[in-house]
Amino acid sequence: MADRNTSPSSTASLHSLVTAPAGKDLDSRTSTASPPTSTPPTSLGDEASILSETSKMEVIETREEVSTPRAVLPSPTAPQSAPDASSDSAPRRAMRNTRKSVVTYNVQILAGTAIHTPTKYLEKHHENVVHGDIQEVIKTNPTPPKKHVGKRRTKSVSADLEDPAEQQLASEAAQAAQRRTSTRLGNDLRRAALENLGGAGVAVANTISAGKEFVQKTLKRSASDSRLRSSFRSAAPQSSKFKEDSSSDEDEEEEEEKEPEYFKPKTKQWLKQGLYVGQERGFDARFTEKRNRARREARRAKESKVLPLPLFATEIQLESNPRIVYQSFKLPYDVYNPLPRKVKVDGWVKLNRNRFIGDASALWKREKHGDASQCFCDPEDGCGETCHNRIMAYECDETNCPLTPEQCNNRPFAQLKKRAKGNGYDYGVEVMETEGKGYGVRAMRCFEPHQIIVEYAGEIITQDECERRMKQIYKKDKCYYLMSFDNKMIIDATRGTIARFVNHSCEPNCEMIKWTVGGEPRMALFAGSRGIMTGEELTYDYNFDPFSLKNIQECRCGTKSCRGVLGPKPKKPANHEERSLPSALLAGAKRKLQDVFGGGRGSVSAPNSPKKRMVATSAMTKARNALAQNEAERERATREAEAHAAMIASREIRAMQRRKALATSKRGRLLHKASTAAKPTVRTSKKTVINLKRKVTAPRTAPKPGALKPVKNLPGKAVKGSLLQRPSKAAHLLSRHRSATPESSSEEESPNITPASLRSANKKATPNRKAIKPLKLSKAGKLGQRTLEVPDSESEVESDSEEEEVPDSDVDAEYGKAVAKSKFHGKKKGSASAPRGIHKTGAGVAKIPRGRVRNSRGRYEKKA
Ligand SMILES: C[S@@+](CC[C@H](N)C(=O)[O-])C[C@H]1O[C@@H](n2cnc3c(N)ncnc32)[C@H](O)[C@@H]1O
Repeated sequence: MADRNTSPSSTASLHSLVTAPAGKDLDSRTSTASPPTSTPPTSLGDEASILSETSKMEVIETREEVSTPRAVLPSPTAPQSAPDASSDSAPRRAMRNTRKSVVTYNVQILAGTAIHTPTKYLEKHHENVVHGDIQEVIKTNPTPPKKHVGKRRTKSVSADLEDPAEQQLASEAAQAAQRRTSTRLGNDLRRAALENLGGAGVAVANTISAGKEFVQKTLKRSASDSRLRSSFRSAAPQSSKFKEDSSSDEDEEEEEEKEPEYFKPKTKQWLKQGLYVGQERGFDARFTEKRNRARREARRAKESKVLPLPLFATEIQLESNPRIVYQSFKLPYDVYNPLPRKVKVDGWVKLNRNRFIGDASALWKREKHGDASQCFCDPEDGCGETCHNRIMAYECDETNCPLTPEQCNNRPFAQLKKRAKGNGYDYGVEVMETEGKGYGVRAMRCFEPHQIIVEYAGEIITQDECERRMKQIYKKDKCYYLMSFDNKMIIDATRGTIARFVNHSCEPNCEMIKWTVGGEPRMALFAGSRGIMTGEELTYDYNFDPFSLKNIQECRCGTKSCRGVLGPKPKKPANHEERSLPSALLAGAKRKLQDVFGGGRGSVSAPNSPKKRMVATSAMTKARNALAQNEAERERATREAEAHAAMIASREIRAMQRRKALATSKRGRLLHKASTAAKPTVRTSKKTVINLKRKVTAPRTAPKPGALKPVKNLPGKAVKGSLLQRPSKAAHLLSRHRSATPESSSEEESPNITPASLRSANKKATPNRKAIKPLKLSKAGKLGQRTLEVPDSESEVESDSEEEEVPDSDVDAEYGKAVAKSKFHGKKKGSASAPRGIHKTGAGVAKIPRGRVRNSRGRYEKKA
């Protein structure tokens, strides 16, 4: 209240508070007195306002002055107030009074350079404020502004002398100073010039500083423009020449000859990472430059030149990998961000790597993990898909891989470590909120198929510890972060990496795979075969074991093939097409290696001869694969040829049957008449692919059934095999003719050839081939020789050695027996099999199942 009472705005108080040294004119004092407040009356100048503000800091300085026995003039308007105030011992009042009792002068105001400045900036002008009586001030500081400016300018000019323009100015000033006969000039011209400059006053200083600024700006501009820069350079010698003429000082000449220092033009800094991080297309550091170039070329060939695809975003779609399912384009995460950016998870203690807890460490060490893996890849392979370590899910390092880290592509965890040191986009994943599943994890960048995304790390505990935690610590929890890790151990990621937030899906886009890194097991989430797009939620199949019914949870993955609950995968037979590459590779490789060595993984990397074995493994596997492939191809080709031949043969047969039917009807009578005029040879069309020729020598006289003699001296299997089919058929045909038209020619008769027999006829060097070797039975009979020729379809070889001359009677007898003993007539026409009854014992006769032939490997084919 005291402050308020002493209202600063009243002129009365103003006068009462003005203090001045004794002997000073009151009028003059009142005219320069500082107003008591920061809001002075309008009648006072602005400078007064400034003074009032600046005085706050001066209280302490002036206090001593107050204590000195200076005459305080009593105010005529308020004679009581001043002594009261001083005797009141109210410190604030006293301070204010003392403050106001000191006359202050602002040098800037005096110099006419003061400006209207916000009060808060005025404190820096304190040094310019001189306190006390003006006369004293003038005496003690004869040329304060000059001195001040001079100092400043001296400093700046000495610094500015680096500039050629300023040097010019300085030298000119020095010359001017020399011309003047000043006693203050010393020997050093430069100093004298500077002093002179300082003395030249504010106007000169301002001119110099303006000139300096101008020169600097020009230099900057010229440096950013190369043309200007070069022109400046070309102009520089002229100016230096001019200077040489104008000045004889050698030091200055040296300075002048110096190249002016240019300002480096600003170059645009491109943001290398951010929106498209992880989507670099042109270069992959893992590959050689050559390979990168090849990849670039390959991509470029595929891209549309007319309408290029959105920048990098469809990189995955362009990959030539056939496993990749095409997916529609999605806007990058930064462009389309459907969820709030950062999610803060309460109570999540983050661990970046595994930590063995309790007995787990001892247990892990006790278990034998000596089955280290070793790879022998070439730099060209770059530890690709055939790398042994990769197949076995071992990370390559300097101990188990001959390649350098730059050459090797099988170091996912090392890659992850490097990425973790980068920014968030490098790391590439963040926590998000999902609908109905709690937190989840989404990608902030793209991931290539099978690329490592994030490690699932946490506390490695034993099963006992796990049970204890479940019973005691997590019994009320809804989410568990436990994952079966090794035989007897579990990863509890309640304290763990961000991977613990990855949700389950029945159609996942990632896989959780265990790797061995530096001899230790580690789990990590890898991208699936489709890769991952920016913004996608990461999921994997938990293959969840709920342990008890009450733990079963509803699945909300929302996929087509959702199983409904978080439960184990259904055990269906492995579909190799659908299986992901890493797991398929892993399973297949393990199996193969075990097949080859019979001893499982451990034996593969036996310390004695690992290299040999590995080389053998790969060579043998390749050889096996090639063999199997060849065989499969051969079989397929054989099957196709058989089918083709069978088709043609059946067509032929049908045609012959038609002709036969025709002939029977038309020529029946003719044949009857000309029964004796038998034609010797029947040749079937040779236009067919498989030419069929069978030579049958029939007796000239109509033999009586049963008059045939038993066949003697029939050689070997070939005949036996043939006999199983053809003689009987031939005989059958003959008998039919005989029965119908005994004398008729067998010209139009077709051999009883079935697709099955044709199939076997097509086969070379097979056991069955002998069974269809051309059969020539000839027997001179009364009716003359009839021949039915069946040449080999491919070779058309008629082997004379196999030709047997059988007497008519023998043939007939044989035929009769066959007819009598077998039920040949009742047999199907298409059957190529021989009635077993012909050979009583069947000894030496291959027992061919009906309608079945052997394939190239000697196995029976299925019925066509
Ligand atoms: C390892 S945590 C995953 C992170 C979890 N969402 C969270 O918020 O911490 C596993 C739990 O997430 C929930 N969860 C994961 N996938 C799910 C899904 N497809 N449907 C429903 N709940 C799911 C279940 O409660 C499960 O026990």
